[in-house]
Amino acid sequence: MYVMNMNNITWHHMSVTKQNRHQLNGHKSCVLWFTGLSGSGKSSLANAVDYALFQKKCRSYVLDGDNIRHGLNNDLSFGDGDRKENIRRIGEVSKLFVDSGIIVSTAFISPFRNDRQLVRNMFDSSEFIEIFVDCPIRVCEKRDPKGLYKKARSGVIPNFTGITSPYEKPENPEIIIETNQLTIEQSVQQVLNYLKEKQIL
Ligand SMILES: Nc1ncnc2c1ncn2[C@@H]1O[C@H](COP(=O)(O)OS(=O)(=O)O)[C@@H](OP(=O)(O)O)[C@H]1O
Ligand SMILES: Nc1ncnc2c1ncn2[C@@H]1O[C@H](COP(=O)(O)OP(=O)(O)O)[C@@H](O)[C@H]1O
Repeated sequence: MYVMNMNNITWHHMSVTKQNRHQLNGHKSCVLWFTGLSGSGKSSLANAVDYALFQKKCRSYVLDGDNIRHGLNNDLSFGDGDRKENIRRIGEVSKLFVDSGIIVSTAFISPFRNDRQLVRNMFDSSEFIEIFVDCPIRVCEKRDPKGLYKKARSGVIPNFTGITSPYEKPENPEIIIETNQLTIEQSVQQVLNYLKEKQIL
């Protein structure tokens, strides 16, 4: 079946559906959208959740801010407009992953509520799982795993989230993980419990 839009671009409907892929994989697909300050634990958690899913023989993958900015998004800066475009592109890429039957974990600061909402709107309601990686900035700054807070405080890095650029906390995330209170293992379990409860696994 073809659907033509006003730009003469045609959407091709494929024979293998997302549901077919879910059946083959034995689980549903979704996006686990980790959002939080630099150093809050997004990458560590996305990686640990992905590892746990892999051990369970699930089809999963991680899209990580630092890594994606080396390739696909290496033309983007940390100004507000480029952050918006960064998140829009990752939303679209995540949609492809979800369509392909994969559980995709994304680890981007994604500081703006509107941009996260824009991505949420790309998905069915059960497919977008916003995970607020909640950690006080003083703890993130103390962790400073890449030495970026130190550079930001000394003025070497402009527009640094939480210091010279805003972070808008999620108002209604599906999951909140307080990484200052939990171990990585406990945090992973919290995500897996949610996926089981919602019958994604
Ligand atoms: N100015 C500024 N502000 C915030 N972060 C900065 C900045 N410059 C470089 N970095 C490094 O880039 C990583 C964040 O990239 P993201 O793509 O996740 O950012 S965003 O979602 O577009 O806001 C971020 O990774 P994480 O520390 O893993 O969050 C930093 O390592
Ligand atoms: N419960 C936790 N969850 C995630 N990270 C934690 C936790 N407790 C301590 N950490 C540590 O905090 C740091 C977070 O760094 P990282 O995962 O790179 O954060 P981000 O991707 O948000 O910048 C790591 O050194 C990690 O070991």
